[in-house]
Amino acid sequence: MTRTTTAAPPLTVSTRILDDPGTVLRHTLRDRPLAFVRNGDGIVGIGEALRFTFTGPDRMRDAAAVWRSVVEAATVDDPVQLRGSGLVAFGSFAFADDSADESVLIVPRVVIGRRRGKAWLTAIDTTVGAEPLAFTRTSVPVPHVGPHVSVTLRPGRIDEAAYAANVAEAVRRIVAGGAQKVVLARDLVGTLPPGADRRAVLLDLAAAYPQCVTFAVDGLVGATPETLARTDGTRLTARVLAGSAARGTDEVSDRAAAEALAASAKDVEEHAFAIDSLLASLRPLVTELRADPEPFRLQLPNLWHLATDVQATLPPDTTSLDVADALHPTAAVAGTPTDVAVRLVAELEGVDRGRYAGPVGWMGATGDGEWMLALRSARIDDDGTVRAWAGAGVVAGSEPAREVAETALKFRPVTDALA
Ligand SMILES: C=C(O[C@@H]1C=C(C(=O)O)C=C[C@H]1O)C(=O)O
Repeated sequence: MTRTTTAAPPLTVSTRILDDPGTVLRHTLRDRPLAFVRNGDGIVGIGEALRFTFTGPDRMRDAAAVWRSVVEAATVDDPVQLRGSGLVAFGSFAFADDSADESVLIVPRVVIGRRRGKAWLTAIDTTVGAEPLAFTRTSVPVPHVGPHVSVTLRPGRIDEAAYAANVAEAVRRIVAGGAQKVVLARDLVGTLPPGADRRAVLLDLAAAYPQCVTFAVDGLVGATPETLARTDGTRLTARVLAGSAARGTDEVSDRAAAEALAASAKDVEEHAFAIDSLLASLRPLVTELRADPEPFRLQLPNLWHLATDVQATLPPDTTSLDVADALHPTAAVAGTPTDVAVRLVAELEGVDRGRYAGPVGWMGATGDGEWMLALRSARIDDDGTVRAWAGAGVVAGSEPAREVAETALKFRPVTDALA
């Protein structure tokens, strides 16, 4: 049974060591996958024990409060004690405060996880007075996954011409004063063939982008490189990305592309807005805040990005979702200043982004977890409708045609997986 109430029923949670389950992504459900996997390590969910939905400006705060009550009411038997073992929830939150799309927190019935060569299974029981699992070790058969899924994607509500016009208008507004940076996105749409196994899409994403997080939460799937907030006890890490360039076609042009990116005043400015906004949002919350002094060049299969890693110490009892709430939306996905940029995004795009560019991730009973930005992603509805989004930061020096090309590269994880 799936619940949509905000009352927390008592859960009985048991984690046990699992014999090698193979690729964990194979174990989630073909029609309703739940996944958070990087480099083969991570967790997938099977079924839903609890589902909570949220809307509005307090969606993350409300989810964090609900989670605290779920944890308080749960009995957890977790001798495995690895990141992601024990009680976990997957979550995906809308980009905008006024989004019509629901944000979700889902507690699976079963979790299969893998970390550093160890695997586990967690069973989550909603029956009152349930007993923890009586065994200490288990095994599961590796499920068969359907064939590669191919979808023709066509322009959505914002085609290339409309996007170029939006970028040109954003540049005019920026030059006129007000906003300094605005991140504008466009969409592609298509239809999944009937009977398609959504896990095949996830396997393709994970194979092509192993260093990214391949995620699936309530229909939103993707392979994202950007960590909004990862917590481990009181230790917080984040990775800010802003400033992008196409990979070269050979070693020499590739190195030149990376160097040109690092030397590009426009990209360095775009990056500075993103890291400055993150540090400003973090400062009141944390101590021992440290960031790389200069951005480094992050190499992805489709792009170079300027990247900055950030570390800080959190006060006790601050959950990963509390941090995501404090940070979202960063200037990497909205712009600077935040309020002006968010209004401009809504005005110029004129379409609800849904959960694209919002926090997506997981959280455990201690509040530890990892929230990524849902980029390089598509929403696949139950009826098979696919809507992918990709965006790019616009500053005074942006050129519309280049931003169209950059968004095409950012669509690649999804367009290649669905080719
Ligand atoms: C908005 C997206 O990406 C963001 C924008 C970037 C940029 O403008 O250079 C880089 C990384 C992300 O923070 C996206 O992938 O849709």
